[in-house]
Amino acid sequence: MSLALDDLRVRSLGACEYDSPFAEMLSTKRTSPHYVAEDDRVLVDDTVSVLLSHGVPIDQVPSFEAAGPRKKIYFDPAETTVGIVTCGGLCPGLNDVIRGIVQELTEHYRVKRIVGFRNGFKGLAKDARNSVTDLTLDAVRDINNDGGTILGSSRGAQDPDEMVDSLLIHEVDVLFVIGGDGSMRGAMRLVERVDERELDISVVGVPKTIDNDLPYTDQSFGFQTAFARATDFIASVFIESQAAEHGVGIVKLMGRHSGFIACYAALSVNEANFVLIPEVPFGLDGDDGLLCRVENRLREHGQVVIVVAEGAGQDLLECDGAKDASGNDKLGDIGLFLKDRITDRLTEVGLAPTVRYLDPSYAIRSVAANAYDSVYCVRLAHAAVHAAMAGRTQTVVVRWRRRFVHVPMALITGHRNQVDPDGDLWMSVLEATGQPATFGR
Ligand SMILES: Nc1ncnc2c1ncn2[C@@H]1O[C@H](COP(=O)(O)OP(=O)(O)OP(=O)(O)O)[C@@H](O)[C@H]1O
Ligand SMILES: O=P(O)(O)OC[C@H]1O[C@](O)(CO)[C@@H](O)[C@@H]1O
Ligand SMILES: [Mg+2]
Repeated sequence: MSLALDDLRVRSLGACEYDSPFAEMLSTKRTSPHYVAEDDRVLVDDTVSVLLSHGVPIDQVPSFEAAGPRKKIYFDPAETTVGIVTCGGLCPGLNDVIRGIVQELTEHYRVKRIVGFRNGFKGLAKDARNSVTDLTLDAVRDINNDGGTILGSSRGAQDPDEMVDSLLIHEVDVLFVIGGDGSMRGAMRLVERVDERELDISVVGVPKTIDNDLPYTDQSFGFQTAFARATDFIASVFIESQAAEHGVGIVKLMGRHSGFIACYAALSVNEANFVLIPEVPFGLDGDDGLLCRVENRLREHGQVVIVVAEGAGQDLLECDGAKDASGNDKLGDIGLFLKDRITDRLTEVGLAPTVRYLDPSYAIRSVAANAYDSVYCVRLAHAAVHAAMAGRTQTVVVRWRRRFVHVPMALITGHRNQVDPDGDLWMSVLEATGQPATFGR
């Protein structure tokens, strides 16, 4: 996708006139290899030929605004009320982000009040006007030790006007939306209404996705925890299949449209023979189809391990077009389908398989963040707070090539991050599994 510098400009509510609590600390800071000053920018691309292809001076190639504290801020902290909402599916680290935001706003900016809206955007609907909770330091003290979100979450559409009314009733000046692509679309609808009503409310997003399917972010928070947890299940079916005469282990992992968890977890264990992801179609039948390849592998090695992302092979299943409350496609169960088809095939050819099938999806996304993700979450939380207090709106904070930056909200929903079948990650998977680039197609 080709971007121009102007596509990457983030919106501000207005001039920053209040001293930031970080003003003194920032007074001598300049850009260094370890710090990007607030008036510097971070390049989108990092490859020489791509940078040259823009054909413009370096300060005009696409770049992001650096995240971080500003010397001057837009909101007067003493008069500022902040809201937080978590939406969509669970993801490790949600509580860390909530806690990080509350700590930063309380201990440094000393804002007037922080409220949490319960159960996602539902908590901003008209009939949920009492479902706010005060987020104090006490309220968030140990929440990072638990998975899930203390605020609850939900799917399903809400009326954006009602949501803006709720912000006004609770006198919210800044709203943090922690959620995935759908949540960011919801947040943009909210911003439209805020603009139409000429309100002075900042809406800042912290992108969340267990599937790692949001663009302009190195890896989304919670992703590392998720694939690390997934490795336990792959290791289990590996051991089970090893102990059986004709052992087949199958693990289905989350990944609606993007197979990152499957790829990373499989590479981590490095014992999978087939990794099946939505980005790479495969066929079952024929001499080079999956069934024949599984049979051959079993005959040669006595054991097969398959890691399948939930969105893989959907074209092989009958789909009734059902949607969830947010309008996302309800997927067919590729894991159970493969388990049945592989069992039938191997039984037919007399191999009497022992098939172990695990679907640990919710067991993976509901855990607390690991130490790496906790660090990542707290740093995203800090970046989000600094962005909002400086008046940024319709903006999300992400880490891109190790730098924390601001991205216009529309860009994060513009396309999906997916495993590139021509890229080096998939190449590593092919190297590790020994599976062919395509089969049965
Ligand atoms: N196009 C849209 N316009 C307005 N609101 C939306 C839109 N898509 C989703 N939303 C709202 O955003 C919230 C979360 O959306 P969704 O359930 O799709 O999860 P998500 O944020 O994409 O997270 P994930 O995919 O990681 O579970 C829901 O309340 C949903 O109604
Ligand atoms: O069952 P739920 O809660 O709708 O969520 C399932 C989906 O949410 C995700 O975790 C995030 O989009 C997907 O991987 C999965 O398909
Ligand atoms: Mg989504």
